[in-house]
Amino acid sequence: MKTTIIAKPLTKAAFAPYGSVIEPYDDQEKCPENSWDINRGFACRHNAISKVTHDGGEVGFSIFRTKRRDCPITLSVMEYHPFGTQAFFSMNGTDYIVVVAKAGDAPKSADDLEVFYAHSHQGVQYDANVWHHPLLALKADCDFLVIDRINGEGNNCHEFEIDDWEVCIDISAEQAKNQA
Ligand SMILES: NC(=O)N[C@@H](O)C(=O)O
Ligand code: NI
Repeated sequence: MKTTIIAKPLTKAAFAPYGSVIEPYDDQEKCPENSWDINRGFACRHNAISKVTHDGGEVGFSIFRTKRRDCPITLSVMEYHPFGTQAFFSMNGTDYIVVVAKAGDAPKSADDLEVFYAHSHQGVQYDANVWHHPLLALKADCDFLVIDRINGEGNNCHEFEIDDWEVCIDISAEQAKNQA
């Protein structure tokens, strides 16, 4: 039975159970402890939007040269990384889709998934152990800057196949915002 999931706006509050959204502090969050002028006033540092965690190994920058996904997007696998966070940033202006499920037991059905629409200026960081689908870049092949644990011991990528789940992702509402 096909399940349609409507992609939600990616906000820090909505994504908090899964990790963090990497974008500047908004007016409510912006306060002297969080952000201050630097570079003789030519920049404002929005400090510590998120933090990287890793168990063993090191933290490194990688680039995922990613092929676009054509709609309708079909989901194939969910995965999690037990030994650290994983952050993604679109390097050339491509929006992307984030599919997540709470850390813990593998998702049992599409009802356990949440789908967010990430505009190209938004980065995401998954907390360790959070289930997520591999990158889903929209409209164009895209390079993503990835910050995560590298050169560590143990298997840091556990997968769970969902290629037979008939999930349809509806991104129309969020894409309409790009046209507005
Ligand atoms: N497997 C791998 O390195 N990529 C995934 O972790 C992903 O989240 O894209
Ligand atoms: Ni991952």
